[in-house]
Amino acid sequence: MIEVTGLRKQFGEVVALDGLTFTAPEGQITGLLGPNGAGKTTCLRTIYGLLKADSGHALIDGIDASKQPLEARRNIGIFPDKFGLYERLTAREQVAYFAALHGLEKQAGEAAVQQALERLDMLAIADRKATGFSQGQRMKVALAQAIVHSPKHLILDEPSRGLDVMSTRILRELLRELRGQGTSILFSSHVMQEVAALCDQVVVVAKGKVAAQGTTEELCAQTGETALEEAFVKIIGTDEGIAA
Ligand SMILES: Nc1ncnc2c1ncn2[C@@H]1O[C@H](COP(=O)(O)OP(=O)(O)OP(=O)(O)O)[C@@H](O)[C@H]1O
Repeated sequence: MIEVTGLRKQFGEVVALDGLTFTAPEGQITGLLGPNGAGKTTCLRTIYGLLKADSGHALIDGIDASKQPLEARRNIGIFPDKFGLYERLTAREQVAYFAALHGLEKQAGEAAVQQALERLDMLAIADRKATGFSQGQRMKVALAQAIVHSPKHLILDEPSRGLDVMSTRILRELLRELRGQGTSILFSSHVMQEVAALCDQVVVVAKGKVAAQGTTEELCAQTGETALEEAFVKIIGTDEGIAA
């Protein structure tokens, strides 16, 4: 389980997180939905220990990544907001590098890499160097890196950006399959359809706080709307920065 309690983070005058509190349970997909600048990336970066909160804490199975980063990261897969690839390495080599970082030995590592590449339908590009890869192909490499060690928790910052329809479907199937295996999945998105189609729980974030929380149906019932998009607009009071 991922537990976020009273997280606060300020950058100069900007309050990015203002007492954010929620949990992302095992075997569920939790979506962080919020307009631009709501604090989603700051929250995810704090959970995996890239940022230190001013107060409050984020725990992964009880472990605070800001205090015990190695222990916490062993059990999480991360698809970050910004990632870099080694242009001279093939997709397979990039994923193998992450397998090795997570301590997977040679044969087990090779098998895990092959499985991740197959799951994401990447065999056609597996042995090509990253130079010249499209944005979507780059995203897939980063996704494969996030799942290669079969983490118990998966944190994804806008995972479908840049993916075409087929790749988005592959991503959705992958997330559902991992949920079925008990993985706790937390992802941020602006995309209503994606959140409505995938999430067991939606955490609506605005100005660094939880503005509402529940299933899509609960959020619609709370606001008297029939669609998540309308419910979202009612909750945060604007339609700025969202995508249908
Ligand atoms: N390193 C930083 N320095 C200064 N301000 C920052 C920094 N990182 C984030 N912020 C500010 O904190 C607020 C929250 O940003 P964050 O990136 O977490 O939002 P977000 O919900 O992920 O937005 P988006 O959907 O646009 O990616 C914004 O006002 C942003 O400008």
